[in-house]
Order: sequence, then C-alpha cells, then structure tokens
Amino acid sequence: MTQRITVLGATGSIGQQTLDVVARHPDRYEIFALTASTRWERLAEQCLATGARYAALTDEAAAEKLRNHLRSAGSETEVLAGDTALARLAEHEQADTVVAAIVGAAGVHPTLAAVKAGKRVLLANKEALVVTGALFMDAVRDSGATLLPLDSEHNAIFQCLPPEGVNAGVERLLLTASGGPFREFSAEQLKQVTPAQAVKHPNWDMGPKISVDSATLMNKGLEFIEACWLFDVPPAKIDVVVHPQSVVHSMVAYQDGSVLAQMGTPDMRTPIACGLSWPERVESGAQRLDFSRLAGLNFELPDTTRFPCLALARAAMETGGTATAVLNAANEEAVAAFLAGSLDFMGIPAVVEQTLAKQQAPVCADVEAVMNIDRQARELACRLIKERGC
Ligand SMILES: NC(=O)C1=CN([C@@H]2O[C@H](COP(=O)(O)OP(=O)(O)OC[C@H]3O[C@@H](n4cnc5c(N)ncnc54)[C@H](OP(=O)(O)O)[C@@H]3O)[C@@H](O)[C@H]2O)C=CC1
Ligand SMILES: CC(=O)[C@@H](O)[C@H](O)COP(=O)(O)O
Ligand SMILES: [Mn+2]
Repeated sequence: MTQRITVLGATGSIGQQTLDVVARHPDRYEIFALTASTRWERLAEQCLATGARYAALTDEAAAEKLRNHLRSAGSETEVLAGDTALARLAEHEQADTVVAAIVGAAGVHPTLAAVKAGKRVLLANKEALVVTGALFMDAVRDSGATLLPLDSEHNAIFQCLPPEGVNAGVERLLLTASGGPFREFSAEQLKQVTPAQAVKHPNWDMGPKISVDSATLMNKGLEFIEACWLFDVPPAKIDVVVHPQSVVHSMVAYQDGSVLAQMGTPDMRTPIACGLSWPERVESGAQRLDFSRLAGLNFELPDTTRFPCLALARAAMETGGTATAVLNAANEEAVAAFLAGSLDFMGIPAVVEQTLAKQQAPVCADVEAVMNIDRQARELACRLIKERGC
C-alpha cells in the first residue's frame, strides 16, 4: 500500500522539497491533496505533475483560476476554496500523512485538524505548536496521532533520543543555531540592515519569514519553545549553541557524559525523507557530507544583547499561559512590517518586547480563546509598529 500524503503549504520551500522527495519513491508515496494560499500557478504545475486528487487555496479568486486552468488541461483534480477547505483536506479519511508546512499561525487550524483526525503529522509549521502549546500536545495524545518533527534541529534531536524517551538518561538538549546572516554584525550595523540582506541565509534556502526569524534569532527562540513541547523537556534543560556551519543539526547530552549529534549537509530533504519513511530510511536526494572537505566545525554562545529575540522567547516559555502566542503574533506582524519596509530590523525585538509587556496572556482552555489573544496581540503590535515608524 502506498502512503497517501496531503501537503499543507505545498508551494513553499518545505512543500516543494517534500514533493521532490515524494517523486523519488512512486512505489511508496502518492500525493492525495495539495494546498496553498494564493500562488495558484505553482499549485497548478504541482497538481499536473503529481495527479493530486484534491487541491485547495484559501484565496477564492485564485482557486477559481486554478479550477479553470486544470479543467482546460484535462486534469481531474478537484479544487476547493477558503480557509475551512484546508482543514477539511487535512482531516480527510483517505489521507494517511499530512505534511504541515504552512508558514505562521495560519497553520494552526489545518494542522490541528490533521492531529485531531489521528494522522501521521510531519510538523514543519513550528508556529502552530508555539501558539497552541499544551492544547496541541493534548490533541496528539487524545487522538493517537503520530507527530514527527521536520524542523532540522528537532528532527536531529528526535533521531538522537533513546527509544524509551527523554527520561531514559537524557541530561540536556542542545539546539544548534547558525547565527544567521548578521552573526558578526555590530549593534550599530544591525540598525541599518535591509530585508534583502536579512533573507539571504548563509546555509539554508528558505521562505522569507523564517529567513528573517533566523536573522533575528527568533527562529531559535521559536525552536526552543517547540523543543520544550515536542520532547516534554523544561526550559532549564535546553541550551542553544551557535554553530555557523549548520552541519551538526542538534545534539542530545546524556547523564554519562555522552553527546549524540545528528549531522548532514544543510538540506531539508534529509529530515523530510526521515519523517516520511520513519522508522525506515529512504534516499532523499541530499548531497552527502564529505568530511575531507569540511574546513572546521565551530561552536560559540549566542549573544542575546545584539539578538534579544532568543531571550524574549525563553522568557515567554517560562511565563507560560499564552505568552508564547503573544510573542509569535507580535513577531509575525513585526516581520511582515520589516519585509514591507515599514519597520527597521531592531524594531522587531522592540515591538515583540513591548507587546509582551502590555498584552495579557492568560491560560486558555480552547484554541478559539488562544486565537482571540493572538488577534489582540496583533492589533497591539500593529499600533506599536505605526508609532515607531521607519
Ligand atoms: N524552509 C525551511 O527550510 C524550513 C521551514 N520551516 C518551517 O516550515 C514552515 C514553512 O516554511 P517555508 O516553506 O520556508 O515557507 P514559505 O513561505 O516558503 O511557504 C509557505 C507556504 O504556506 C502557504 N501559506 C502562506 N500563508 C498562508 C495562509 N494564510 N493560509 C494557508 N497557507 C498559507 C504558502 O502559500 P502561497 O505560496 O500561496 O503563499 C506556502 O505554500 C514555517 O513554519 C517554517 O518556520 C522549518 C524548518 C525549515
Ligand atoms: C532548516 C531549519 O530547520 C531552519 O530552522 C534553520 O535551522 C534555520 O537556521 P538558524 O535559525 O539556525 O539560522
Ligand atoms: Mn530549524
């Protein structure tokens, strides 16, 4: 039996790399459904190449264009539209596996729909977990869903953990961070950086939002929170280590002094292939690590004075309640404003910090209540962005 796969966020960086891995193994995997937001032309190409049974776009007008295009090409892909369509496909009874690769809190509802339907969920959309935290993990336990991390660091830790889990002799988790494109910039230089510079990650080719997060180190902050939830580890047991080469993807330190690391070239097709095939292994297409050509592996501590986002994320996780949802909402608005040219780079941590200071972050009993806090935090962050100007 082939594994039937739904890809949420198919047109993005993770989505496209997932389709690349899937195409290498037609005997094992088939695409059941593909979703995106507005980029209907790219989704059309993907539907024609994979023969997807369903496609969905949140944008109704883009969905109509996709429908017309596919019809005239003789395709049998059924096209759905609107926000709820994504969740309907995520929970569809005929799909086995859902790759959660939407960017941002927009992924909360579709990803949770897949979890609640008990799917095998391959999680790239870290924001969904950062926003809903305990509710997300409760849903995994209640539904019996299989949750496999795609984020390279968490996939590395997943591979290095003992089968019995984190309580079997694990001392600490070590999350590696590249340090981003501005690792060596002074505080003065950081004030002047542009969106074009920020999206040029030194090692990875990723979408614009996560690339900016890597540049501020908020990506590592979100990943810190993600690791606490995924592996049920308290904040005090997780360290962040800057490793500019992105070859060691993360590590697990054991009570006997052993440290297990997962290594590889920086290519997301490795964790994607790992998630798709686990507990087996399949070819990913990634270039192999050539130790004879490695110039060196360096490690240093992160600088939270120049990059305050990492400390803000750690503090939000320690605060608890919906503080991490507030952090994420403010960050999404600030990053969008930075990319649009209406906020300076150092405005990102400033807006996140001020939003966290002013926005209430109570414990919420359900996802709708969390999303209400998310909305309030966005409104506040947008006011702060306007006040700061650029
Ligand atoms: N890229 C990478 O290497 C890594 C990414 N991740 C995580 O994976 C997720 C995806 O990242 P990445 O692939 O880089 O992002 P991209 O920006 O490249 O792609 C985002 C995808 O989400 C879709 N999308 C955007 N907004 C919405 C919305 N409101 N509703 C539904 N779909 C939407 C986009 O559709 P459209 O094209 O139509 O806009 C696109 O398919 C993020 O959470 C990121 O942090 C984690 C590790 C590595
Ligand atoms: C590929 C991946 O998982 C990204 O999250 C990547 O790790 C970003 O790199 P840094 O945030 O360490 O710069
Ligand atoms: Mn990562």
